[in-house]
Amino acid sequence: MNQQPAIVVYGAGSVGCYLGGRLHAHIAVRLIARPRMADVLHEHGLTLSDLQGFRQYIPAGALDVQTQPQAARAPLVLVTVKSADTVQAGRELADVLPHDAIVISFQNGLHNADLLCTALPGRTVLAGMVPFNVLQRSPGSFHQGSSGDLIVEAHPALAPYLPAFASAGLHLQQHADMPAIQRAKLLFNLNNAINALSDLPLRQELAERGWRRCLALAQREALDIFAAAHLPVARLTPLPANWLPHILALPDALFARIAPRMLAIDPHARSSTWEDLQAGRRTEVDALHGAIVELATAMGKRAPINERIIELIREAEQAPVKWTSEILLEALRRAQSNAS
Ligand SMILES: NC(=O)C1=CN([C@@H]2O[C@H](COP(=O)(O)OP(=O)(O)OC[C@H]3O[C@@H](n4cnc5c(N)ncnc54)[C@H](OP(=O)(O)O)[C@@H]3O)[C@@H](O)[C@H]2O)C=CC1
Ligand SMILES: CC(C)(CO)C(=O)C(=O)O
Repeated sequence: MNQQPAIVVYGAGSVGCYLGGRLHAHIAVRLIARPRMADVLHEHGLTLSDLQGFRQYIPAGALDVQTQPQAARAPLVLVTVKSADTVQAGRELADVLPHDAIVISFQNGLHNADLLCTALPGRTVLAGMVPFNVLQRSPGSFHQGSSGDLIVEAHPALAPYLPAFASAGLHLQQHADMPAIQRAKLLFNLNNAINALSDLPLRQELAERGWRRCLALAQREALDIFAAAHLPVARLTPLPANWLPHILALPDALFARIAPRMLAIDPHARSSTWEDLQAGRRTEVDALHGAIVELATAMGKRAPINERIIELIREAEQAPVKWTSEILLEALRRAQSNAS
């Protein structure tokens, strides 16, 4: 008989299994999974690893995995579904969560915490940010392929959970301005689609200037739109966010010297958008590039580079494609000049 969970992870996929697995030895955690993932975890257990050599195996019998939303009743819920599933997850949680529950959205994009907040009136919903990559390498085996601390909206109700996160090696930084953090993370997530279109591991893709120039175009456009809307972007790197497009466009050797942290990625790591395309799932392109296009439209402007990337991902969702950086760069520049 499983004990009542202190933390529920809602949406056991790459991020959910990794966070839940790391917390498992330190606090009672329950994973809410789709039946397909529940079967994988029951068959293989959960294996976790990271870039620094951490490795842990949790046998299936030690895991608390459930598939019914009713099992999600807990004082703290970490939501780790993809953006397209947020509204449904919120509706399911609304029926089961106590009114004093805390919910953290550990999702990419700008609006998931707001969507959960609307679906969960009265509960404390906090925006969170996962800076690192997690890839399912084989069934039930999740690898953290880059580094960084989790960030969450500062709130006193988090205090009882901080020791468990710290002992699990998941440092939870609290921040007062999460929208600025989410915008900064979005700049990195603009690479998700480019990585998927390249069909290359992240490190190999980012080591090549042609792909970085594609990312620089998308980031420059996003930064201009944020600036026009007077929306600040937090600094997640040693250099300010505004410098990123310039640094990305540097020749390979200089880039590797100036921004080594951007290449400190597991050689097999891929973006979550690449994982979605491989699995034949709908991607989060609307929540990522779509957020820039939406903001531009609200100001009577265009974001042609990000619009074009959305179209290309839509095509890739229908049939796999493999671009070269030269052709993608040309397509993005053409979109930009057609719009001006
Ligand atoms: N992977 C990464 O490296 C990173 C991802 N992120 C962000 O974290 C979030 C999660 O990403 P990721 O872990 O990669 O996504 P995954 O698709 O790997 O995991 C999400 C899981 O949630 C399941 N799910 C969806 N809806 C429900 C539901 N109502 N009840 C129970 N389970 C549900 C999905 O099942 P099914 O697919 O069968 O519907 C899937 O297994 C995204 O916003 C992503 O952008 C942030 C940083 C890094
Ligand atoms: C960590 C990063 C930026 C790249 O893996 C990511 O958030 C994702 O893949 O969704």
